[in-house]
Amino acid sequence: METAPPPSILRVLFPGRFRIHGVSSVRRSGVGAWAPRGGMGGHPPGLGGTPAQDPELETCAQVLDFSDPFSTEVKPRILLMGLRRSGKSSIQKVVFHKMSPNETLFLESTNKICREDVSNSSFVNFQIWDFPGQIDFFDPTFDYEMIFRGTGALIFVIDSQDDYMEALARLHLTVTRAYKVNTDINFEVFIHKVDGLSDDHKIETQRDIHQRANDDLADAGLEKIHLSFYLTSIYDHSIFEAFSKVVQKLIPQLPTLENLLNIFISNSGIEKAFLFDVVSKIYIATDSTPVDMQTYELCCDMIDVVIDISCIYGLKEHGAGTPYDKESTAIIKLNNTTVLYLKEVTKFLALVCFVREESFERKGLIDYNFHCFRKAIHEVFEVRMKVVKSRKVQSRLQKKKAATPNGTPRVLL
Ligand SMILES: Nc1nc2c(ncn2[C@@H]2O[C@H](COP(=O)(O)OP(=O)(O)OP(=O)(O)O)[C@@H](O)[C@H]2O)c(=O)[nH]1
Repeated sequence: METAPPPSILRVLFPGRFRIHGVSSVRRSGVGAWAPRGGMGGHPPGLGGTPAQDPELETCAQVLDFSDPFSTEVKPRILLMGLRRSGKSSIQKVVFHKMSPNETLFLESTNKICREDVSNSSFVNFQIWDFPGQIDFFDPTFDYEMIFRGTGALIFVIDSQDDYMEALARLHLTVTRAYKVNTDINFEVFIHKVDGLSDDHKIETQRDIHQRANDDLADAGLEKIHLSFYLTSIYDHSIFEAFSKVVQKLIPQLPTLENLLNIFISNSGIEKAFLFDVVSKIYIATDSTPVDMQTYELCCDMIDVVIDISCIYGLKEHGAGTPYDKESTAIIKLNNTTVLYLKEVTKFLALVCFVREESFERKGLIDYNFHCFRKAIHEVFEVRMKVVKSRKVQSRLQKKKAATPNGTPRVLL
């Protein structure tokens, strides 16, 4: 039955599965929640990614395993550091475990280093190490050289609602130590919990922290260290946006992906396109036009809606199948003559586009270009898999070489 669309979101169409006309409102999710929303949703069946439901990982992912020198060779490492109660574990749980922000109030303090693999997709593939608040760099059992050597990004979390002088001193110590060991680390500073600050206060705090942190580095003769700053909160999408930017720096194929997106949008009359990791709602690439927060939020909401509805109506009998597959596609028409268009790219990736209504009339062209784009992404992915495989073979060969003839492994230096 066709009904007149309400003014806000006009219609949501899921052509491959079913049609819904006259969706009057889109329930806003608890940030990061899968369907059924609210609370710790976990992943829908069939969607892998972060092992949210693994009881071992729920308490503390994995205590450090220093004996596996190859485990981190392929996956870049992201470290979460900062003072106690700054919000490190909350960030990890909200972004990668779909924990609702309110539930983080009950998180217990982390007292040992927790390591966790995030392997949501072909591109989003890394390890997160959550550190306890106070690390003693002088503790002989803390092998910081080994830790920093394999690190891709160091996220230092500062509680903006607290006095941040101590945090800045810690930031300086951490960054200088890490830089000595590995000059390639990306240093990312999350000025966190900004939901409690007014807009003016946010800007003032960021300016102050930026200034002081860089002054400290300059005083130590280390002005070449680049710190990136982000204003974050788990109560809105800012934490996902910040994490997206951190993760993007670790994706070697980023320029290729951006290039493909640029070609795709310019040939299809599309305003903006994001390549999303559906599980975490991190966007792993976008075209080169600027990103505005509202656009990003709308994309996140769209993914939530698609997965929610798919979970409810898209599964086969007895819950068989997956809520996100090759047929997953959705169109949402907004009341400002913009159309949101979502299409499956890989098992874990979705393309979300902003198109003007008049451009969307040439949907056939968009779909044809999308087909070419998707093919190209799969090719990039295949090349990546080949590289990963050959690295693994090399690692195994190295391991074998290091073993004595009777098979007893020697210590690898
Ligand atoms: N207002 C607000 N509170 C937050 C935010 N992120 C985390 N929190 C709260 O901060 C408190 C501490 O969070 P945790 O994640 O346990 O902090 P942590 O840095 O892991 O703490 P340790 O494990 O002791 O090092 C919790 O009560 C969270 O609910 C945020 O963005 N805004």
